[in-house]
Amino acid sequence: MLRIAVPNKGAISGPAMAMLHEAGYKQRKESKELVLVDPANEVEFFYLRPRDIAIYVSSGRLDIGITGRDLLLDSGAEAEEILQLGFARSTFRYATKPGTVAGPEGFDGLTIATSYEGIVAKHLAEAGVNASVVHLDGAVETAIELGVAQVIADVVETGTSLRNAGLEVIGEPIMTSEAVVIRRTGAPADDPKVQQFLRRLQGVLVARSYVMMDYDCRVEHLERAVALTPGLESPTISPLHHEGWVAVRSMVAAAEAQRIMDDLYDLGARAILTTAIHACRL
Ligand SMILES: Nc1ncnc2c1ncn2[C@@H]1O[C@H](COP(=O)(O)OP(=O)(O)OP(=O)(O)O)[C@@H](O)[C@H]1O
Ligand SMILES: O=P(O)(O)OC[C@H]1O[C@H](OP(=O)(O)OP(=O)(O)O)[C@H](O)[C@@H]1O
Ligand SMILES: [Mg+2]
Repeated sequence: MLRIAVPNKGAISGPAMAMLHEAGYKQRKESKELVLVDPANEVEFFYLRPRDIAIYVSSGRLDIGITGRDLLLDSGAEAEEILQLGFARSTFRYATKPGTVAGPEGFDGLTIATSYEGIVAKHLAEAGVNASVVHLDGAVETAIELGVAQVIADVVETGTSLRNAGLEVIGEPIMTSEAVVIRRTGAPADDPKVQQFLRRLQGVLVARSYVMMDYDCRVEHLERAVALTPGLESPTISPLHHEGWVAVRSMVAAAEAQRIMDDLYDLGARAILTTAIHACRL
């Protein structure tokens, strides 16, 4: 059985379970379930705190886990990213009250509040800055108002939390993060069970970001039409009963589908259809 760690709460938990469900795995029905066996797929899911997942995976007790890149780095655990999942995207940044300090070069002697001590301590050491770090569990934005720190370092997505606290970002982003699949550093890369799991998740990623496009076009327009819809390998071309016409079938990035349909129409293509892809193996 493949043993997989899944976040039991927080920003990654819901989307991770949705993705696993879409990939055909059983998922827990209620939040008190901490372990769930999916015998048909030969996997066992462990619902753990997102911050602890890299530690379990690095210990070798669990084969793989889903967590945030920032949490992985912060833990310092011997685990590595093997697949990027494209959700829970954020940046990790310093912020302060306007006019306090312009960036890390001015941090000497200041106190920085964060839930990510590992990332911040490493960044300050690399920048050669002598600041103290105070660890808080969350709602870090309030630390400045309450006088616990002059600067915070936290996850920023829309920036709403910072704005609401009257803070502004300073300096360059310390890192960018998203949900990732991790395994123990140096674990065998060719484990067939892990490979199969990754192929399933990759299938979900592709199904979410591509559509299938079908259209009819005149043979003399085919080369120009295919240049617009080259597909992943190459489009399927089928003859139509009506002479001089062909049917074309190709995968297209969902975000570009409408523009491509307009261009195909202008080229003379007709009966242009897109359909969702429910699952795939590339
Ligand atoms: N608003 C957000 N947008 C995108 N990603 C986020 C956001 N908040 C947290 N994350 C990501 O979620 C992970 C943090 O997990 P965590 O469990 O702390 O989430 P959380 O939403 O802060 O939950 P909680 O506050 O209940 O602990 C990190 O990888 C972080 O980058
Ligand atoms: O830029 P934004 O879109 O506002 O998102 C970023 C906020 O989201 C998270 O907070 P969360 O709600 O998880 O609370 P926490 O600080 O207690 O973890 C994070 O810690 C930031 O505070
Ligand atoms: Mg949080």
